[in-house]
Amino acid sequence: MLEISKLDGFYGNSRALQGIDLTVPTGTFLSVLGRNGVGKTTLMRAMLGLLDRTDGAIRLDGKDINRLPTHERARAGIGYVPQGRGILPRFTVYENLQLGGFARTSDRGKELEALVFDMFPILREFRNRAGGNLSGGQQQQLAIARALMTDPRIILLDEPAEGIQPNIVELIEEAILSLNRRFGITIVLVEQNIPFARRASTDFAILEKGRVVASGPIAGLTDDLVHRHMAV
Ligand SMILES: Nc1ncnc2c1ncn2[C@@H]1O[C@H](COP(=O)(O)OP(=O)(O)OP(=O)(O)O)[C@@H](O)[C@H]1O
Repeated sequence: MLEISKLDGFYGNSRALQGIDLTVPTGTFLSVLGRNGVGKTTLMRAMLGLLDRTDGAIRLDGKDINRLPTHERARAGIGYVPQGRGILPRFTVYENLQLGGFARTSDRGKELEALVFDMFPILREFRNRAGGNLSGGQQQQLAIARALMTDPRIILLDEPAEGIQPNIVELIEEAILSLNRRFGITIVLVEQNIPFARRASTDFAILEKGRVVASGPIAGLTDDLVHRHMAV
């Protein structure tokens, strides 16, 4: 269970997150929605300890992790697939995967390696290629696989379909779904694609100006809410 309470997040003096409260039970698939600039990426970065300053609490299975440095949050079980993917371009596919392994506390390395190659066969085929030579869709598969190599309990994904060819988007979406449904990994997804959010999620949260303005089970994500908070 991930519990965020009264979370404020700052860039310098600017309060980009304002009193966020969110409860994410284990196994939940939460889609975080909202227009550009409302704080979705900032919320992910706050959970990972990548902001200048945060106030409030972030509890993972009862333990407040909000004072832990980022690498310890990774070791506590939080995986991250950042916007833009964050692949190291000069490292091979295999080396990028191994980077995920540094944050792993379990001894499931070989098992996870087999799993990610099974899930994304292209990564096995291109294991010795430089990450920078992969297409956007292949890099996104690598970013998800790298997060999985940490053996996480939760994976945070920031707009994983952004800038990806439509035929690959479906593969990525199915992979994210299977992380949740097949492996029971809790998912927090920043997403613009409402049909996918509706199909995949158990829960949603809509942000506006750094606050949660609507949240709950996905069945409550009405067209009216979508129009009010997501239309341009
Ligand atoms: N590095 C930064 N320094 C200062 N302000 C920032 C920084 N990054 C984001 N902001 C501001 O924080 C607010 C929230 O931005 P954030 O990127 O979290 O929004 P978002 O909902 O993820 O949008 P997008 O969909 O465009 O990624 C915006 O007002 C933005 O201008």
